Amino acid sequence: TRSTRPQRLLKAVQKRATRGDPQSVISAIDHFCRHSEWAMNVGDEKGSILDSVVSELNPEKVLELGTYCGYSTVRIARLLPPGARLITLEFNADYAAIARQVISWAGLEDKIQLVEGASEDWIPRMKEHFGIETFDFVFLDHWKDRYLPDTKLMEDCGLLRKGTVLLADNVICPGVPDYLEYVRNSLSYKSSYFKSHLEYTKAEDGLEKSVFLG
Ligand SMILES: O=C(NC/C=C/[C@H]1O[C@@H](n2cnc3c(NCCO)ncnc32)[C@H](O)[C@@H]1O)c1cc(-c2ccc(F)cc2)cc(O)c1O
Ligand SMILES: [Mg+2]
Repeated sequence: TRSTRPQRLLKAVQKRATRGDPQSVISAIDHFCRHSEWAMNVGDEKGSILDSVVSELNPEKVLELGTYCGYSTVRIARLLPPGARLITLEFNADYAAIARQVISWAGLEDKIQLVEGASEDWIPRMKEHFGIETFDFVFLDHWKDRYLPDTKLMEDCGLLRKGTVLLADNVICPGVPDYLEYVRNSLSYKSSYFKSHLEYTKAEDGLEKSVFLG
C-alpha cells in the first residue's frame, strides 16, 4: 500500500540529514515540506521564534503536547542544557513511531521522553509517574480545541509555577479562539503575540507566549 506522508518525511530525513546532527534533521524536514509535501510542522519561520523563547528561558523541564513527526521536539531539545528533560505526548501510534526515528536520527534520545497516549490521560500522572513537580516550558501544538482544556488541567494538577511559559502554535491559523481569549483576559497570565506565517506559506499565523503568574 502507498506510504504515508510521515513515512516519506522520515525517508527524506534519512536520505538528507546527518545522524547525530539535529540542525541537518531540521533542515531536511523543512526542505521536504517546502519542495515536496507540506506538513504541519511548526516550520523554520515560527521555529526561529520558538528557538529564541527556549534559548532565553533555558528550561530544565519541558512538556510538548502533540509530537507529530518530532520536528519541534528536535528543535526544542537541541537547545536544552545538559540534564534538562523534554516530555512529548503523542496519541497516534503511527506518528509516534515516525517521531521516535526522527528523534533518534538527531541523536537526542537522551533528552527526550516520547510518551504514547492522550494529554488528558497523562497530564494528571506527570507527578507520580515522571516525578515532575512543575514544568518550566510547555509547547502546545496538538488538536486546537484541546489547548484550553489541557491548560486548565495543567493548572488544576499544579504543573504550572510562577514564571512557567506556555507557547502555543497556530493561534491564527487554524486558530484557537477560546484559548486566546482565556490567556489574554485571565489575571493569571501575561500574554504576548508573535506574528509570523503559517509554516511554509505566506498566510498569517503566529505564536502566543503566556507566562503563568501563579
Ligand atoms: O491541526 C493541526 N495540528 C494538530 C496536531 C496534532 C498532532 O498531535 C496529536 N494529538 C492531538 N491531540 C492529542 C492529544 N490530546 C487531545 C486529544 O485527546 N494527546 C496527544 N497527542 C495528540 C495528533 O496525533 C497529531 O500528531 C495543525 C494544522 C495546521 C493547518 C493549517 C492550515 C491548513 F490549511 C491546514 C492545517 C497547521 C498546524 O501547525 C497545526 O499544528
Ligand atoms: Mg502547529
